[in-house]
Amino acid sequence: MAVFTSVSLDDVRPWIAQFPLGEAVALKGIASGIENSNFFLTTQSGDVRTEHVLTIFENLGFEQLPFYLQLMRHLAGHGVLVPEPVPNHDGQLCVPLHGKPAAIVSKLEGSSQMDPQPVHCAAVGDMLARMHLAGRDFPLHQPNLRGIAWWHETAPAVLPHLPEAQVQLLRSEIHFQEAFHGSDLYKRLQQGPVHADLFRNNVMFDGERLTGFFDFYFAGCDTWLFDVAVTVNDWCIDLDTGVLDTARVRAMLDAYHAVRPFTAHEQAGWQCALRAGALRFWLSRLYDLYQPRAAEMLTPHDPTHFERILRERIATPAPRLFA
Ligand SMILES: Nc1ncnc2c1ncn2[C@@H]1O[C@H](COP(=O)(O)OP(=O)(O)OP(=O)(O)O)[C@@H](O)[C@H]1O
Ligand SMILES: N[C@@H](CCO)C(=O)O
Repeated sequence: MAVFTSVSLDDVRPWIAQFPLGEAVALKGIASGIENSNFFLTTQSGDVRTEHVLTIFENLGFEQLPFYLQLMRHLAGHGVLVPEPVPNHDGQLCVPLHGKPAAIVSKLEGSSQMDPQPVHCAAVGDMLARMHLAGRDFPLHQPNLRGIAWWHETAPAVLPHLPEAQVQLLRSEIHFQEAFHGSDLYKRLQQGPVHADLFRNNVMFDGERLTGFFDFYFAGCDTWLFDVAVTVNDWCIDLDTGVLDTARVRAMLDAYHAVRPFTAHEQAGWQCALRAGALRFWLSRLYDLYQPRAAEMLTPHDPTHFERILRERIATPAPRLFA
């Protein structure tokens, strides 16, 4: 379950008065997710009923949320399909509820596509490129908080738990990424706001129609290529082996390239980015496994999945980004 903070309809009725949404008429906790407390919230204004998602942030503070919520607002305003935060009468996107930061965003139709086909991967690649382009004039800046600085400071916390073969891999891969991130090539890669966690469970589809990207709470500024790598490493693989599936990779990359053409520098950095995307989630999953949150920790995600993907990306030449 993922309702860490209990909220009743009676709690929400007076609270909702600060939003231009009318009356709260239904509230239902959402079972999935492991970071925040999420609820489907139905409001009624006159005869019109509207569905929203109410999120209470369990681990993010008021000072951190403007970047994420303003980014979603900016992207929605530029035609990217993402949940749109609803401002209250004072223009605030994030306000306290039971002492914790809370926000209301529009509800996306559909459900996650956990068995994606090339048609779904093409839709994700297309929207991802649109999102990168739309983020170019977003005025706020925050680094990717799960980027290389975090890898560097987090590795010592997990290394003592690992057998020698994994110690070697983690150390050598961080070393490899430090060299890549310090290279002239890296400086030539285009950067901007990225989602940085665009897994299958963070995209909604209604059949083959993509209805939106959500869960922007790992977003930050990084290379666009890193975002593509994270996305390909989840959407375009055989889940048992981590091996890339050519049809899904081509569908995603070709659709992205048609909207925002990849550069020759990005082609040169592509394998490094795929390795970075695998390292990021191997490390965060190891960290979650060995340093669990004190409170309602759910079953952590399996780190070996991303260790397998990382070894595969090191061993196998990357597919071309474009012909
Ligand atoms: N804007 C939205 N529209 C429709 N459904 C949503 C929306 N936001 C969240 N949901 C639903 O709530 C569920 C949990 O949301 P989310 O994945 O953001 O949880 P979390 O705990 O914040 O994150 P994590 O994915 O890290 O566990 C989603 O799987 C989805 O079903
Ligand atoms: N997508 C992450 C979870 C955090 O959203 C993972 O699979 O490890």
